Amino acid sequence: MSSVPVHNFPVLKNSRILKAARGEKPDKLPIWIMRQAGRYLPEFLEFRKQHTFFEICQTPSLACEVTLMPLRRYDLDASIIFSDILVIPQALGMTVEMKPSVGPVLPDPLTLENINDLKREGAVSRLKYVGEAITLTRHKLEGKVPLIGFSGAPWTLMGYMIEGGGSKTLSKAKKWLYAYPEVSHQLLGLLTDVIIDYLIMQIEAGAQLIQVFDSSAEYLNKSLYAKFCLIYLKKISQSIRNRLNELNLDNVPLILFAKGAYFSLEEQGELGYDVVGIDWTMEPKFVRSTFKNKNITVQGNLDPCALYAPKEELTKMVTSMIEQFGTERYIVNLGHGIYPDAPVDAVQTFIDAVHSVNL
Ligand SMILES: Cc1c2[nH]c(c1CCC(=O)O)Cc1[nH]c(c(CCC(=O)O)c1C)Cc1[nH]c(c(CCC(=O)O)c1C)Cc1[nH]c(c(C)c1CCC(=O)O)C2
Repeated sequence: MSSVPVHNFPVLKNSRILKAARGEKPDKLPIWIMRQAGRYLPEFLEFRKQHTFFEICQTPSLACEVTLMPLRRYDLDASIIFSDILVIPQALGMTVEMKPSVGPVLPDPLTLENINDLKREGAVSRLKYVGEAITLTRHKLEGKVPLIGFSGAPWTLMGYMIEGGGSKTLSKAKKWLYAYPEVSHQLLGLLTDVIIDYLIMQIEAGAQLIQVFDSSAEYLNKSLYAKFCLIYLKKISQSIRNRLNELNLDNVPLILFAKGAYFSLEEQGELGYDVVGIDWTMEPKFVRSTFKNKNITVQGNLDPCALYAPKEELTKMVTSMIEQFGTERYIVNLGHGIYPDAPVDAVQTFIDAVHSVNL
């Protein structure tokens, strides 16, 4: 293993999210927004006219520029590196296209016949551009806010790889879990190992928090989630802690967002993640009582559609959400990614409502 690089990054000026993740008291509640560097921003849409999606992801200066866009507009408390969860299947040798108004398409999905063609060897070095974008962005942020790195979770990546894109049911990928459990475990194990190396690379490059997106958790149930997801999610957090320790690197807060996995909420608090992301369907009080005495910070969970409400209504909903969650160990966010037609002014209203709460 190569030695850890020394970066001399600018001093961090806003550590609200790091404090909340560690269970310390910040001066204000931290807020960031899932998919904050996305298609609801007019400047992003303008940028996209000149560059393809993966060109932006793969060119550190472009990825850095887009990462900074929401920070120039809003008083957010974190940035998240511009990339996509599907860069992993790409690095494993699969073709991934981003089709306008369709989303991601993998024209040659994974089958029992081609699974051994996945190129595990060198996969993480083919993702070096993400590390370079992270390092550049840490410098360009000038310490304004922390930078979050991320990955898709094994099951969510498996879903896209087998379905060949988004799916309403994930029935092809779920078929594997029931019909070919051994091959499924082999695939999930491979993805887990790549994810661990990839996230360590991001942390070495300068990521200050990590979020694991299990966006397709909602298609499973308690027993499938226990058998095919929880063990791998736990391995990811444990291996990251162990590797950081070996490398003499500071611990980095880990966030798990398992969308729709209400059936395993309690278990999510036992996987070694500091923060559990809560989707918009969950009751704050239920979440808090489930995690009672567990030292878990919660993140969420405003319905992304609440941003369409009139300003006063939105402010009331945000205030009420904060009252219900309480202000301790809390990071404010939406309960899933922001939609492309979200009004840009509503995002400002959301942030103002959060920052106006006295702690
Ligand atoms: C499931 C998933 C994907 N990608 C991601 C997830 C997990 C989060 C979630 O559950 O929403 C994660 C992601 N994708 C993107 C980011 C960037 C950072 C950020 O601002 O949050 C992040 C964190 C950029 C993106 N990823 C994508 C875009 C839009 C593509 C374009 O510009 O044409 C952006 C800005 C494309 C993408 N990528 C993916 C889908 C389903 C789509 C199409 C739908 C959409 O556009 O939101 C896969």
